[in-house]
Amino acid sequence: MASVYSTLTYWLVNHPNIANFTWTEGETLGSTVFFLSVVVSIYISATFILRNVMASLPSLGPRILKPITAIHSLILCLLSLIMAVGCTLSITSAPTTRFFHATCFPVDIEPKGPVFFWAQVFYLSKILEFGDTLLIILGKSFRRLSFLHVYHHATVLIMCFIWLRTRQSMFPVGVVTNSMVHVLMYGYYFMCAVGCRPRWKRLVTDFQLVQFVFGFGILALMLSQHFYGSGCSGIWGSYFTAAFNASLLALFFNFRSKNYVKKTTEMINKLA
Ligand SMILES: CC(C)(COP(=O)(O)OP(=O)(O)OC[C@H]1O[C@@H](n2cnc3c(N)ncnc32)[C@H](O)[C@@H]1OP(=O)(O)O)[C@@H](O)C(=O)NCCC(=O)NCCSC(=O)CC(=O)O
Repeated sequence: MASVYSTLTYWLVNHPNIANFTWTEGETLGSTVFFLSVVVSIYISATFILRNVMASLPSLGPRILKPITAIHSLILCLLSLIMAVGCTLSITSAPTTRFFHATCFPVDIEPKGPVFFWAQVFYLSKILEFGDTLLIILGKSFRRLSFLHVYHHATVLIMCFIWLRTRQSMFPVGVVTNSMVHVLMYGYYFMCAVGCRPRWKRLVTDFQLVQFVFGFGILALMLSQHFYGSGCSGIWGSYFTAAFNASLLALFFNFRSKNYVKKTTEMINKLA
């Protein structure tokens, strides 16, 4: 057990590429406002154009689409697991780190080291998640190309960029919780793609909702340290995250009530 822990800690925290990582604006991959604007603009316009083009074309058959979808989901499921473990170990194994440090960086923190490395991987993984939208469009599953989906995929990238740029204090907890939820979510998508649809879809949605509520708990903890302590880094980044969290909470409540609560009520009414 101890050797598994030390091996993981070496490869996910202490490896020189991770331990010596520095996020430098203009040098690190994807670290400019220009890059972010181009990527988000391409995502939104390509989604809009491809959706209209595909409306008049036949969908890609399931024999081609399902294996690609399965591989894409499996990659994101495994990557999410690695990010969750890597970021957790980075938080817990740092000599100066306590839980409170993971929710409140000192105001003069340098964007260096393992926690920033995992935030960068998390940021880039959100570009890989754009593949979800492409798969939905190619399969002409337009019902699933909802406002929630496109808004989430575009805005989450902006949020991750702001996390790195402002050294937002709550991001370590954000990386861990969202990656854990995405292990479950991409596990669910993977199983759907290989033809064994799990019965625990609702659990995935509930965990997504719990992560947003939990985010507000962490925000309260951070704000108390910010206003009654010596201050926390990236307060404006935290406000952006809180606003995004609130919008997702509302959209997911709506999704939940449409997909589960109404269906359950309809079933009860049919049985009565
Ligand atoms: C249970 C959910 C995760 C998914 O709900 P859905 O209604 O979209 O699920 P569903 O049952 O229709 O999905 C199964 C279908 O998705 C296909 N599928 C498989 N892998 C996929 C992938 N990587 N991206 C998109 N679709 C994929 C399967 O082949 C299957 O198709 P077929 O049916 O043809 O067999 C839900 O909680 C949810 O998040 N809904 C919002 C929609 C969304 O876009 N969510 C993801 C981004 S938001 C997010 O990620 C928030 C967060 O950060 O936590």
